[in-house]
Amino acid sequence: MPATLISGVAIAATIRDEISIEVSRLKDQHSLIPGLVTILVGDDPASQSYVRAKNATARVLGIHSQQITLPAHTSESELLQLVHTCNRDSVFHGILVQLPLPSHINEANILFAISPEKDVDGFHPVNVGKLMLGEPCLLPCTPQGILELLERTNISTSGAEVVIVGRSNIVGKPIANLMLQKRPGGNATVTVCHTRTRDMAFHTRRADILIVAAGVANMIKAEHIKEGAVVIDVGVNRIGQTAGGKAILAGDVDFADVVNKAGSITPVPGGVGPMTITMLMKNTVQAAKQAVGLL
Ligand SMILES: Nc1nc(=O)c2c([nH]1)NC[C@@H]1CN(c3ccc(C(=O)N[C@@H](CCC(=O)O)C(=O)O)cc3)C=[N+]21
Ligand SMILES: [Mg+2]
Repeated sequence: MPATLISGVAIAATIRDEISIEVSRLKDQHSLIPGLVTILVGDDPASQSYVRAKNATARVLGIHSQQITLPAHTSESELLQLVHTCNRDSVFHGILVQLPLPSHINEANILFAISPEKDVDGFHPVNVGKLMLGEPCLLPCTPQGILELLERTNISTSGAEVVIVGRSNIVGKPIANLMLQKRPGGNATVTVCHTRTRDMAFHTRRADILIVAAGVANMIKAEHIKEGAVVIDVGVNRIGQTAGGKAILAGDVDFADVVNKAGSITPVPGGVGPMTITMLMKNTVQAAKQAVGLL
C-alpha cells in the first residue's frame, strides 16, 4: 500500500484561514495591523521567488508587508543600518533578512542585529537560547511547521524514535531540540545524523519519524527507512528546468523509491515548504501581539 500523503498545502491552508481570522480580529478590536519587512540582498532567482511568495502570502492574510531589495554589492554596514532602521520602525513587527547573504557580508552580524522581538525567523541567539531552554519565544519557521504537520495529522512524537538527517542552525539543530522537550510535540528519542555519520542507514532505519534536511537531492532511498515510517522531507533542491524555464524541484528523499515502504510522507513541492511560509505569518502576528502587550 502506498504511503499516505501529508499535504503541507492543505494543512497550511487551514492554518492560513485561522491566521486570517485572527488578523481581522486584531484590526477590528485593537486597530493592530501586523507588519512584516523582508530584506533581499542581490538577485538570486530562488531567493527572489521565496521572498515574493512570503510577501504575497502576507498580503492575502491582511498582514502589511514590504519588500526591500538591495543590490548584491551592498556593504555589511549599509545592511546593518537598514536593520537598525527597521528595528525602530513600529509599523514592522517582524523583520526577515533572506539568506544566504552575499559572501562579503557576515550573516551572524546581521542576524544578531535584528531585535529579538522582531526576529520572526527565530535565528537570533536570544530566541535560539530560549528555544533550547523550552521558554516561550519566536520559533524558527521550518521546525515549527514540522511540529504543526505532525500535530495536525495526529502523529505522536512521545516515546518515538525520531531521526534527523542534517545539523543546520535553521532546521536540524532546532527541530532536534524541540523534539526532545518535555511537552506535547516533544518527548521523542532523538538521533541527529550528518555528513560524517559512519553508517547513515543504520540510524535512519530505526526511525519511526525520519526528518531529512540535508540539502542533497534524492539521497534517502527505500533501504534507508523502516516499513511504515513517517518521512518528513525538508529538501528543496532545484535539479533542472522545464522547457518553459520553470524550476524542477526534488526533495532530499527519493519519493518514488520510498513511497511504497513509508507509512506517510510529505511531498516536494507541497509539503514542508508551504508550512514554513505559514509559520512566518504566524510569527509575525505573534510578534505584533507581543509588541502591544496582547500576549
Ligand atoms: N531568512 C530566511 N528565512 C527562511 O525561512 C529562508 C531563508 N532565509 N532562505 C531560504 C530558505 C528556504 N525557505 C523556503 C521557504 C518556502 C519554500 C516553499 O514554499 N517551497 C515550495 C516550492 C516553492 C518553489 O516552487 O520553489 C514547496 O516546497 O512546495 C521553500 C523554501 C525559506 N528559507
Ligand atoms: Mg524526489
